[in-house]
Amino acid sequence: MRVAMAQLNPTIGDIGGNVTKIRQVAVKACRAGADLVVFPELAVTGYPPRDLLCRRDFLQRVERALAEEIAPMSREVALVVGAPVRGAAQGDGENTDRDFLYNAALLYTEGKLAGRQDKSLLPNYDVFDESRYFKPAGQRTPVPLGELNLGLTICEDIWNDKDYWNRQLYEVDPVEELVARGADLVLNISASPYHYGKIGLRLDMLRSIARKHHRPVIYVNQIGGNDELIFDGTSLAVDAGGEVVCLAASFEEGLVLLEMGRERSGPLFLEPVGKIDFQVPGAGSALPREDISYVYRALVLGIRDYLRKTGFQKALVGLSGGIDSSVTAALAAAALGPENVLGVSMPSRYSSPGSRSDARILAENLGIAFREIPIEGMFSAFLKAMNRDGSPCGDLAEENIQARIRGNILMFISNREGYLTLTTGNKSEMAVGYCTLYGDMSGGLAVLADVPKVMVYQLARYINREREIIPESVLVKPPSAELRPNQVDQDSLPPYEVLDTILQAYIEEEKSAEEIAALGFDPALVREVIRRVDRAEYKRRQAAPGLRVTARAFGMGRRMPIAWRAG
Ligand SMILES: Nc1ncnc2c1ncn2[C@@H]1O[C@H](COP(=O)(O)OP(=O)(O)OC[C@H]2O[C@@H]([n+]3cccc(C(=O)O)c3)[C@H](O)[C@@H]2O)[C@@H](O)[C@H]1O
Ligand SMILES: Nc1ncnc2c1ncn2[C@@H]1O[C@H](COP(=O)(O)OP(=O)(O)OP(=O)(O)O)[C@@H](O)[C@H]1O
Ligand SMILES: NC(=O)CC[C@H](N)C(=O)O
Repeated sequence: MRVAMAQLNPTIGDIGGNVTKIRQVAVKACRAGADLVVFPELAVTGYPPRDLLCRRDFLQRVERALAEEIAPMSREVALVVGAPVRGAAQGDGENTDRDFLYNAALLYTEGKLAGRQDKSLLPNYDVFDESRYFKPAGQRTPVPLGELNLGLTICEDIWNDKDYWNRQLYEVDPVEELVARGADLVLNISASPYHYGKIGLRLDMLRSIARKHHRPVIYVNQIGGNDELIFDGTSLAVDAGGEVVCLAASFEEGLVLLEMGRERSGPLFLEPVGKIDFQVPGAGSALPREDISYVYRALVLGIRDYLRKTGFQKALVGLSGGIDSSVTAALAAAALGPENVLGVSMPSRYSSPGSRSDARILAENLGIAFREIPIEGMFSAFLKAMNRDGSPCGDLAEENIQARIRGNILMFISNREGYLTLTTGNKSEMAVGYCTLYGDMSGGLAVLADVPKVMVYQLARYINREREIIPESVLVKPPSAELRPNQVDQDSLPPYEVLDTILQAYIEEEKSAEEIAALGFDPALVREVIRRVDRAEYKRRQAAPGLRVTARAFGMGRRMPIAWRAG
């Protein structure tokens, strides 16, 4: 049997567009001799559709698409598609109760629905919210296709192997049950979002599951950016011995073909076929080395898809001559093409000549449009108007007004000319609130909001890997907000290497102050950093959505109260 793994980038809610994509890929796979085409989790709606799933009209449109478009397509080739399904649980007969919703893998053959497996394990932690919408599967049964019994699983269903994790989050292990009931292979349809380190983890886990159950695993993952989440794809097939047979590219759509079968009554074998959009590692070859280039590609895809899926073509960035705005602009140029990016320099009395020229050189190196709009006149007018005797007092309110004037200018250009404003704050700053509300936080997409400052430098070096795009002076000068004379970030913050380690321990690893101090940090410093993180929740709640690239991002993966105190 020839299987095609269709790594698609659906647009959430665009049922018509997604079904068209499914059709195009099915036709292409069919021409390449496929007998079965497998699509990702909820491929018909895109993942995560969130509260669209609460709308009856939306679910009706899904039902129509399945009955009128997907089912007829299966006259040419068998399909496994992910879709939300209303009604009774699988095997419970008539669809009487329309209030129950399942996250299903549906097998269509010969023009009709031939099998269904609902998702058993509904992730409800971190960014996931599935118990809000779905009921878990009541049963797990392999679905026959020709001579094979398919063990259909949906994303989280394969993430509960007690031997791999040394613990079980849920009582059921769907893979174990399906294999015990005669599944010849495990087929997993996924919408598994990327974070740094996830690809290696996933590969390792899938190989271990294949070895444990002596069954091949075919894993088909969504790609694309959907709001904060970036899906990498990296679909793959592993044979029963745990060897990776084929691996789709990360962060790109793709169609991977493989041959599956049995010689006499021997074990099921998998073999890569032909050459359509796929990579085949040599037998036993190393897993892909997940370095900073993956974060770079994730962010490029995240920016590109956010704009494309929200109807924008071009973006603008305030260029200070600092590292954050330089990296943001470089990512935007890679995502949208330099012709679709505008850099705006807005010098004030505190901007150093070096920063001004660095901003201009960066724009030239990237080939993006560049404008300089000095803010001195507006700043002076503000200071005069807001102080009784007309002379400034140099407090924080006056400092911040510079950031706010810049935010207004960027939003003015956005309104008038149709650019999306990209904000530049990194995760370290967003963590401790080192950013100005309605100032540098003004904008539509926070590109670096989940990138710690130390990783921003790694990205900058990666961007400069072939030639100097970000001027070297930007990489070596001490970070500064340039809101008062001789200001540097380290006046208000510990060195970023220290800050980032404390933040990772507190936010990603959820360690206590005592546990973090025990790693060798000054307990008073740790308490102060934690206090600032907790206190800055109000700012983050008003921030633009940020692209997620770590295991724990702010936003929907970390829902903290604002008005609270540790007691
Ligand atoms: N719990 C709460 N819920 C809702 N609102 C709350 C609040 N607590 C304070 N506020 C409000 O927030 C205001 C304070 O926040 P905000 O106005 O933003 O100002 P604030 O946090 O006081 O100052 C901004 C800080 O960020 C630094 N900065 C600014 C710009 C760029 C960079 C950079 O390097 O990238 C750094 C700057 O040097 C300064 O240290 C208060 O005046 C109050 O109105
Ligand atoms: N002179 C400026 N011209 C244009 N934009 C500016 C200027 N100063 C600040 N900004 C915008 O405000 C953001 C926050 O700037 P700031 O320099 O205060 O902090 P930062 O975190 O050190 O960022 P960067 O590394 O980009 O300088 C910048 O990234 C930039 O988008
Ligand atoms: N859609 C899902 O079920 C995703 C959950 C899964 N553990 C993942 O992140 O890959």
